[in-house]
Amino acid sequence: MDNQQPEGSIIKFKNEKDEEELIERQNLVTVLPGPEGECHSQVIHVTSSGGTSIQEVCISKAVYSPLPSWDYEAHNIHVIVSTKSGTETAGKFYSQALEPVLKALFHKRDFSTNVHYTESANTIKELTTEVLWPKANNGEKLLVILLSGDGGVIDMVNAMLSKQPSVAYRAPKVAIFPMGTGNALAHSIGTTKDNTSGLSILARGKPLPLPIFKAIFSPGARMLVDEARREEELPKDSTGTPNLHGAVVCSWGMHATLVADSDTAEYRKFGVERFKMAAKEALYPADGSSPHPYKARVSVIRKGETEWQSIPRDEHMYVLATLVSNLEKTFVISPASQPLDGNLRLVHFGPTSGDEAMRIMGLAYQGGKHIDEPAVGYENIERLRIQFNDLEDDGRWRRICIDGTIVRLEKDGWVEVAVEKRHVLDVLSVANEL
Ligand SMILES: Nc1ncnc2c1ncn2[C@@H]1O[C@H](COP(=O)(O)OP(=O)(O)OP(=O)(O)O)[C@@H](O)[C@H]1O
Repeated sequence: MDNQQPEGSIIKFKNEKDEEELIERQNLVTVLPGPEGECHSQVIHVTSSGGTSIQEVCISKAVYSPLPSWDYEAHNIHVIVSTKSGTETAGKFYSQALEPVLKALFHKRDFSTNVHYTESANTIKELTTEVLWPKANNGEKLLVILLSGDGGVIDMVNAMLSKQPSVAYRAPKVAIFPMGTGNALAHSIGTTKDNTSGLSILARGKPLPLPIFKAIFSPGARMLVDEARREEELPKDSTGTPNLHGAVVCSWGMHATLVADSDTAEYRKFGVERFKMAAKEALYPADGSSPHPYKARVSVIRKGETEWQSIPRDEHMYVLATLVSNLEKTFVISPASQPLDGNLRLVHFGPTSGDEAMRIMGLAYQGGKHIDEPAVGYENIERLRIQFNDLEDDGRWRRICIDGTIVRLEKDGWVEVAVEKRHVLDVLSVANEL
């Protein structure tokens, strides 16, 4: 039996009992050569339809040519299970779906001691600094299998960038499994295009550099932590400037407000719905007033230019710069963004009614149609600067979101964002699929 129908939506093969099996291509993880001396290959696939339930993994023996893979076998593997991401399903996903696939992919190896479960909000940063960084800096080939939302990736990026690399530094490859709430990165690199939640990308994806941006802040900027009950100083770069790195989004206005207001244990129970719930609260204030007009000077350097240009208004509702296309599976904030293309794009619009803001954002759920609205600005930029100039008295309106981390600026504070040239991680994606 041959297997030469890889593009079809159904894959047919004969199993070891010579019975015909049909599986949907959407459910295919990979096809591995059989163990030595075996003429049958192993067809690894999932049985459930994706969605919110955790897939069951099946391995069928078949006469079927193995599929190409990247050289994952040459890598030292670390699995990180972020236990509190999203609705806390990462542990179950690991044991039910990922572990059987890893056992098939790495059948000759015992990697059990390299499985790390997060115990606090600092686990990923500490693990990166203490375990992953020294290996990467020595040039070891590392594969990090990360079961988390965007936060886990950002923690790794910031921990890696906080050190000066040696010439031997080799970027770890990261396979992202979307276990968070928004999972913007995973959705934007194609992880959820099939039903395997990242298993097919682990086996057959292509490692490409993860584009990142650097946000630098005025000296009084403080990170809000512990559900905004405390504030903390930001890390400082070699010039003493407070800074954070991100791979997804820098926003101010309505988006930052709804991310900040919904980052509580209470809201997190609602999964991705928490963003819509918080958006309604921000857009329809309880006293019946209009949504807040956010006041600051916003300037950009457009792609290919060198001069700063101000957005011609000092009141805004939505100001969001992003490196990715999707903030959620169906929320296409930047339809022109291609997986890992490294372009920073700005989406912005001015103050408007709650109904109109809901209508515009609703269009983002229709494949990114909001960018066709005359009221919405959408541009490819090199740099973004937001400067408060004492225009906002209440700190609530001076909150900036960097990939989910909330930073509150002082009254005359500012933030400036630009693409970072350094490259610290490679991510496996469907871009230029093998
Ligand atoms: N065991 C733990 N105890 C306390 N905090 C944890 C623990 N495990 C993970 N966390 C924290 O939970 C948060 C989960 O963030 P993550 O981005 O992975 O998921 P999310 O916020 O639900 O998704 P997204 O960012 O994609 O919307 C992080 O701040 C992480 O540090």
